[in-house]
Amino acid sequence: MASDDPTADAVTGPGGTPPGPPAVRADPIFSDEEHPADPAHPTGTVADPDFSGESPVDAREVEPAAAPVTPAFSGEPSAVAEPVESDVPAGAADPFFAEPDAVAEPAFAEPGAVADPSGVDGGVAVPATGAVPDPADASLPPELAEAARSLFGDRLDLAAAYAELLATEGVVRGLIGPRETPRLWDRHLLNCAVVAERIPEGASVIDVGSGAGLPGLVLAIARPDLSVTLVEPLARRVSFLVEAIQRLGLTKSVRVFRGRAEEAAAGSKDRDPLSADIVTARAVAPLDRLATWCLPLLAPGGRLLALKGASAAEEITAHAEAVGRLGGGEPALRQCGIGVIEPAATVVEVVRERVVNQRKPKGPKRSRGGRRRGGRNRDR
Ligand SMILES: C[S@@+](CC[C@H](N)C(=O)[O-])C[C@H]1O[C@@H](n2cnc3c(N)ncnc32)[C@H](O)[C@@H]1O
Repeated sequence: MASDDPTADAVTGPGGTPPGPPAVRADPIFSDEEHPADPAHPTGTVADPDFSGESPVDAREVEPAAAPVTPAFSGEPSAVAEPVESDVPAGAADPFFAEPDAVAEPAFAEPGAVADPSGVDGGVAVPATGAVPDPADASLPPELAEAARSLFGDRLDLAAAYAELLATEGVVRGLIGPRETPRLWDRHLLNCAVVAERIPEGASVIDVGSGAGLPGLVLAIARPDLSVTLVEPLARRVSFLVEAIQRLGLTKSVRVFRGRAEEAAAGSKDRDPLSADIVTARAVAPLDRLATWCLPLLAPGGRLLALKGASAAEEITAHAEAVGRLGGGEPALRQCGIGVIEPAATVVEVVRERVVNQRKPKGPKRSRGGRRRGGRNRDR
């Protein structure tokens, strides 16, 4: 296992670790006590020891579970393309790219307003607690102000506007747990922003499984030089992302691909496969599954940056071989934000060294009559 030396080959860029601000205390991210249901998990349950519990957000997971990994390297639609939800965001011109400009009016309610208590996906609803979110919950704690300033610079106001969206619409729409709002800055914004130090100037970035925009939107805020594509299959989250991008004025540097990473990498007859210099992912899947999904999205030599919790070293031990088989180099443990946040964020970094053609998984065997062997109940 590679050891981490964050200074050895740190990538330069405007988001690089700024010199010398005193470290500030941030709660450990991805604490093991929180395992909300996660659609990334094939069973839809949270009792997956492999998944390492990295799901700090998403208070009210009501969507069906996503299907298991289906590498989609043919041009045909993935077998799992029934993602999760069937609608596309209102006004989206393209079934894949949910262009912010295509949303005529931002649908966000004004802060504090609760327009529709129906809880319908994508609509404005009261949070599960019934509490009306208070934008003040998103205020930057004074003890984190210096770190936030050093990470966001003159875009700190934009970061604050995003924090407010998370604390209001994010909570109302069930994307952020109400308990998360007091720790939005340390656990989410700052922890994600420090990853910018691993991203070179002007890079293209694909954030797989963005959820409410973490870390992709945070990186786009901290680093206006980046071109960011947020990949997210769930319609409710896509709607939030599209509206947030528009509200924050990030339409030139950020776009949303509605679909799974496998679909993004596969392309189709109407769309080239997506590819980027850097792929990020936080709280999406264990390392072997992430490598299956994310390495195909990287140009050769590009890097996967997977934000991980305390399980990072174990995941490397468990999955390094699988990562190698998929064309990845030796996974390296990186600490980001040393001297800026405390504790630093843990990132597993994998270079795409070789292009490996992943085989499409075989479908169920069929008899000559076209019926599946083993009867109908087999798949249930
Ligand atoms: C626990 S959430 C994490 C969201 C966000 N990254 C964060 O840290 O708050 C996992 C996200 O991954 C998405 N996801 C699951 N499988 C995916 C796949 N194959 N491709 C892209 N996104 C996926 C889910 O829809 C969900 O939004």
